[in-house]
Amino acid sequence: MASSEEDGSVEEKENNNKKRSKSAFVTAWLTFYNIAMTAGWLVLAIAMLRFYLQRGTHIGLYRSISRTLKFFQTVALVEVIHCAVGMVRTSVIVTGVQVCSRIFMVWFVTNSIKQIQNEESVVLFLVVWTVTEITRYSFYTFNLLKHLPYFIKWARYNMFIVMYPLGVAGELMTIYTALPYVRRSGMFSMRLPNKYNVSFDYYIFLIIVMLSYIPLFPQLYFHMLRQRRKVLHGEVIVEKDE
Ligand SMILES: CCCCCCCCCCCCC/C=C/C(=O)SCCNC(=O)CCNC(=O)[C@H](O)C(C)(C)COP(=O)(O)OP(=O)(O)OC[C@H]1O[C@@H](n2cnc3c(N)ncnc32)[C@H](O)[C@@H]1OP(=O)(O)O
Repeated sequence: MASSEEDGSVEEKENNNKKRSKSAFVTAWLTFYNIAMTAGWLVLAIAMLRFYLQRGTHIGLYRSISRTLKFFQTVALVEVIHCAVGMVRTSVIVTGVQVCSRIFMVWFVTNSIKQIQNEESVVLFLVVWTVTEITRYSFYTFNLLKHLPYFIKWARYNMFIVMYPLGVAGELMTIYTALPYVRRSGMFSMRLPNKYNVSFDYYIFLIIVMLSYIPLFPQLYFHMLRQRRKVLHGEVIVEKDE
């Protein structure tokens, strides 16, 4: 009996040790990840600023930063994994929609349709994403290091009120501008008859994507408003299981 009790406590200790080392590993990984992402988006901010100061125009700006943007925005897919494996307490669905819509904007809209790359709307969402991500990743970093300056916390949970609608406006205007080019070129589309017997119209798909912002964006926005109430005003919020 005594030995099984002892075994139990040894097992418990081992489990606790495992939990502790796992959380130390998770904290180390997240700290590294957030520092790297803050640096990445800072590099983008500096590159955009330098481009504009040197050339005095936004024409060519997207092309000049596209590689760095594609790299750091694509890496953000890791955040969906963070949620899925329980490394962070965030919904996989909310993060998935946020990250996938950004990756879609970068790869399948802005990068694929060269004619729209110099639109002002592209600059709008690029600037908004950059400011948002520098704030968000530095918030996570300082939070993990337990030295969070209040102004970063304040910025994280206030700036989105304006930045989210601005970013979405930039994205929607960009997709809208792309529509005529997509229709004319028939890009990413498959017409019947073909050997797979499948038809796909990218033009219609883009319209569906634009319409999907109507139900999806308010959910992301209200999620952030709930986070804001929780973090800035200490409200206890009971989240539904997702
Ligand atoms: C195939 C095509 C599909 C297309 C579909 C189209 C539809 C799309 C519709 C909507 C499109 C939106 C497009 C987006 C545009 C923009 O981004 S515009 C710019 C403005 N944007 C923002 O302000 C972004 C706001 N959103 C976010 O911050 C996040 O992405 C979020 C997932 C929506 C919310 O973040 P969340 O993590 O839930 O909240 P937090 O309060 O920040 O964190 C919760 C807890 O999780 C911890 N945590 C999360 N990530 C990390 C991390 N990387 N490192 C460490 N910790 C992390 C965080 O600390 C919190 O933990 P606790 O303190 O323990 O609660």
